Amino acid sequence: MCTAATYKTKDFYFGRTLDYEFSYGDEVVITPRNYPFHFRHIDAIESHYAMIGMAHVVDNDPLYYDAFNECGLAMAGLNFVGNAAYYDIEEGKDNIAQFEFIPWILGTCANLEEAKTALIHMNLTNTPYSEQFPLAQLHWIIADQSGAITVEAMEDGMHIYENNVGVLTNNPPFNIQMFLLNQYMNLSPKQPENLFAKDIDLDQYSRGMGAIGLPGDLSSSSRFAKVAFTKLHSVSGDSENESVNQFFHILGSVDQQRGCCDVNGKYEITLYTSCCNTQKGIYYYTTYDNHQISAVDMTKEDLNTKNLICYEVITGEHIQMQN
Ligand SMILES: C[C@H](CCC(=O)NCCS(=O)(=O)O)[C@H]1CC[C@H]2[C@@H]3[C@H](O)C[C@@H]4C[C@H](O)CC[C@]4(C)[C@H]3C[C@H](O)[C@]12C
Repeated sequence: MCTAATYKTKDFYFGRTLDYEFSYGDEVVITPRNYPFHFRHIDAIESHYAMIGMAHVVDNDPLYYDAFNECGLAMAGLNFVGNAAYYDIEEGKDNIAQFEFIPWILGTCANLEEAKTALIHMNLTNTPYSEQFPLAQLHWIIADQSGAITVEAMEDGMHIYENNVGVLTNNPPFNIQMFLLNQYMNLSPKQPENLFAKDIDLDQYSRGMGAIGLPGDLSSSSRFAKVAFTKLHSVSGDSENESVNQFFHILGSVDQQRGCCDVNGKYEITLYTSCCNTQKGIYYYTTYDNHQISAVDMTKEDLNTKNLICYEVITGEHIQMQN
């Protein structure tokens, strides 16, 4: 399972948890402006917006899981197994293979409005990257400081939803996730009133009782409600450290611990959590075994070059001993 969220303080933040039972070999990858993007069905793009994100690099191709560009547009792909469907090549459209979707949008669009326009002419094709890396069944969140959308390519066509909660998890489809939020409209961070029966003396015996009923299991619809509640009630200062700290707490509300989600004898865990300051160009992350926040700042690199700039993910717990 995976969860993505947006968060606004002084700057606009975007990030995700990547939950899985194994890692493909992830790296923080900066694609500079003049790296030539070769596409399967459209002409190569020699010059484009620079981007940074988490990717698996194969034959010098950055296969992004989540990323944002130098203009502040961000995008992440999350599993949508059993619902995702991609299409045959269609004449007269921009035919983009599923694994090219993030680089194409982030390379060519400066903001969410431009991304929405690009999607009108796009056809997401069922072209696999290779035999070793077949089609990934995903759906996507695309966001900037003006808002967010969810993109779901399904058997019955491409669905583009306004995503006003700024959250995405996995199945079921986004419109159903939003419908299910109706069930939680009575939840609150404030203490509840006794509406149950006025003649019975009920006690507010604990803090936090206003949100009793908020799910805590790891299913996708439960994480959707949990992280939406957490994000929508989040309060933090707007400095960089306070915002980044709060963002990791928001996604921490749906963290997956080893042992709690059994996938045929393996365990799905939160392999990494990212937090992007999309305006400052900084990609922050933690990993399952490294709670210390690490970061790569895209603006510190020469973005006018041609070669990918890759940073190995820092693993291993770094404990600050005090005596
Ligand atoms: C497994 C990842 C999604 C994690 C997730 O959503 N877990 C939830 C599991 S579930 O719903 O509860 O079953 C996805 C996200 C991005 C994906 C990768 C990116 O799409 C980039 C390439 C695309 C290639 O087609 C396949 C390899 C790949 C490198 C993908 C491997 C894998 O499918 C990734 C890493």
